[in-house]
Amino acid sequence: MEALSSFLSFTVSIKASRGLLLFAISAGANMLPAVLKLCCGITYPHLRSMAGLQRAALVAFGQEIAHWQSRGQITLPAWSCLRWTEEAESEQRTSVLADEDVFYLRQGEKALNEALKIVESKDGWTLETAENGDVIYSKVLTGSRRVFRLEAELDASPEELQDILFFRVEEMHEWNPSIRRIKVLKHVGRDTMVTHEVSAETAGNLIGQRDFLSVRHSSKSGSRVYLGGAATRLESLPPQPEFVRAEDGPTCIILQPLQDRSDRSRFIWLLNMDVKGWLPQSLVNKALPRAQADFTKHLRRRLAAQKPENNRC
Ligand SMILES: CC(C)CCC[C@@H](C)[C@H]1CC[C@H]2[C@@H]3CC=C4C[C@@H](O)CC[C@]4(C)[C@H]3CC[C@]12C
Repeated sequence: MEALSSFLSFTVSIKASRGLLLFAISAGANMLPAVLKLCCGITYPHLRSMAGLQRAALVAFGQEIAHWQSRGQITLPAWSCLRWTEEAESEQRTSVLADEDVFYLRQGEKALNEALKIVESKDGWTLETAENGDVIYSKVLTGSRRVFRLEAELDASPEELQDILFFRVEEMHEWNPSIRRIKVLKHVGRDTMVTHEVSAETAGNLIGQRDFLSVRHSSKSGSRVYLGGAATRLESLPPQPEFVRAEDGPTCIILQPLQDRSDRSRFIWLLNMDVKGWLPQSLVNKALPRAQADFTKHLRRRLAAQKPENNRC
């Protein structure tokens, strides 16, 4: 009953808004800003508490305005409902997704944000190793987990690296002998996926083979590319009897073009891994920065092999 009455009241407000809008259009452009402001005022507070049908209706309504706008039938004022339109668009982006997809999308975004907070924190880092310009720092998080931050310069643009590390993640075993195989089990749009990773028997020799089930998410902000990830679950792939399932993340990679050379990148990688199993912490803390340095070495080889000047016959 309550739901019905709230829906009815919403419908009335939508109808009222639409009435006002139609009126505004016929009344001429000069009244439009005030009327639109009024519409947004009526509907915006509802947006946050709305669910299901109501949201869908509002999104449709928002799109209608956006269409009128794009066809030049109305011009929105500078203070604009644009923010509102953007919100409606992102609503629509998620409203066409299944609940499960939204879950992984949110989990991926959350992993990236949490990892960025860790990697960008200023205090508590100690230097582990520094070899030909590549530096690894480590830090103990609350609890007792030690995380590792590798900083290096790579001979590729952020977009090229995103392509190799994210979009072509399934090819990683071809250039990285620490990885046996990576399979994308699920895509959510272009920028989020669920992956199953199996490390090679030889990877981090001291630790042994592991498998990981992770949500991976990529985003771009200005000229920077971010990759984030964290351990997740997928009903169709519970822990396998033949592997110890380790947990990767929250983890991230930041790819930033160098100021003077945008075809080269600064590569910052937070390795935050619970390798599971019964192993002395001291051994794990040696193997992880080693694995990071190895990964970077193989990535460099992969990049060098791709360069046209190195492929001349
Ligand atoms: C020490 C032992 C247990 C593990 C050694 C292998 C480690 C280093 C491997 C196993 C799985 C690998 C990850 C698999 C997938 C991705 C997603 C990609 O977008 C960035 C690299 C990243 C995040 C890899 C980093 C290296 C990785 C964590």
